[in-house]
Amino acid sequence: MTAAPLHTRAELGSASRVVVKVGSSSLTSADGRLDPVRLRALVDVLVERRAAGSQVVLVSSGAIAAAIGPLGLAARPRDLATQQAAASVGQGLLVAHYTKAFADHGLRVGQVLLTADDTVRRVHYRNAHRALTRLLDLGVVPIINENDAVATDEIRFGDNDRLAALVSHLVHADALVLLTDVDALYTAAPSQPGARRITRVDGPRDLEGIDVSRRGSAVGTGGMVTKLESVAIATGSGIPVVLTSAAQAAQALAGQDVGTWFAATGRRKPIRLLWLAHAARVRGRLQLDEGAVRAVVERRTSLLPAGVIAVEGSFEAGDPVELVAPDGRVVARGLVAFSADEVPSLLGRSTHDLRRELGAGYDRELVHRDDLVLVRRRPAWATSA
Ligand SMILES: Nc1ncnc2c1ncn2[C@@H]1O[C@H](COP(=O)(O)OP(=O)(O)O)[C@@H](O)[C@H]1O
Ligand SMILES: N[C@@H](CCC(=O)OP(=O)(O)O)C(=O)O
Repeated sequence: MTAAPLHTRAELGSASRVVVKVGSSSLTSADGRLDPVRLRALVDVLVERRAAGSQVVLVSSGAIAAAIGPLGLAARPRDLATQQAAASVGQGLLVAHYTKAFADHGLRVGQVLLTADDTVRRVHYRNAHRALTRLLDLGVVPIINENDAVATDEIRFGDNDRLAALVSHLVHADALVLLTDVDALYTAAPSQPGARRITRVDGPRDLEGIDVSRRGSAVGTGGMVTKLESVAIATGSGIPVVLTSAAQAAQALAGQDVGTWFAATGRRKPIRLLWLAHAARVRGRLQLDEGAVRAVVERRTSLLPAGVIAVEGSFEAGDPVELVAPDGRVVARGLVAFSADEVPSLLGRSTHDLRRELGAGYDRELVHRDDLVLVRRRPAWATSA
């Protein structure tokens, strides 16, 4: 769908496909309950955007928030079981509101609930891509949320910011618009004296010194940290991002100078590498010797068992692991080709020996270079997550 990446905000006004993510804090009133007036205001903006010729995919949070009132909860639940139950109750309510609000403009919506796996595992990815593309072809507005009722802590994103970035990749969006309860990224939380709006970010360097350590709203998750992770995933794959408040959604979608514009920094990449770099939870660590660090980091080769001196964690073949240098630095992340049970018997041994003693199948890479991403020094904002 995307012809060429958007270079300027103004081009956003004529984008063909846009993903809009709205946070719980933009859909709720001060008491934390779903606010149908705010929801309708957003729908009006999206309908206008559609009428102007753009396809719109909505990633909406708010399922858990929507259940706080009906379930008589005092606040957003913290334990997984109650979050799952609340999401199950709230998601239906949320989508019922959207269905009605869009129907009043003659538009249909389609609910799509995804887990992290659906956005990265190849077969699931194709499935989700096919369903979303067909929904758009049929003129439907897809409304996406994480499938919170079945996602466990190990496999879930827990925040829709990164999910929205992967969805943008999945549907080949021209841009991602993140709507929240602040009008832009600031140099520090906007409540802090002296905090200034940042109008444009051209790359990670522009984020140096930015303070995002303050928690967000009581109903939202992740605050600004997960939004910047989302930005890194999308922009690193050629999709620019605008971050602003729901109140300024119309101006943002029209390409006006509101919020913060994050320019695309990279080209489209395989989605599993984006997931690996930014979103996956690692299941283990491989301790490398100096030679292996040089091979992986400088020569960009696969990691062979001969260069690994120790292993930690409990993982299956295909799980994400960290590659750690002798000084303790994490230098890369990769999808490991063997399980934690198998790895110890392979360590430090040449592929030749492994083939001779264990047979073909054991003489291959521990982490193939196609399944490896280098980890640059983590920016300060990422360590406060
Ligand atoms: N540097 C910053 N600039 C803007 N907002 C920030 C910054 N640091 C922290 N925040 C907080 O991030 C919050 C948005 O995150 P969150 O509550 O998770 O929103 P949502 O529900 O929309 O996902 C804002 O309310 C704001 O207080
Ligand atoms: N899937 C959850 C949303 C979690 C989340 O990311 O919330 P937010 O930080 O408000 O975007 C829900 O619908 O409640």
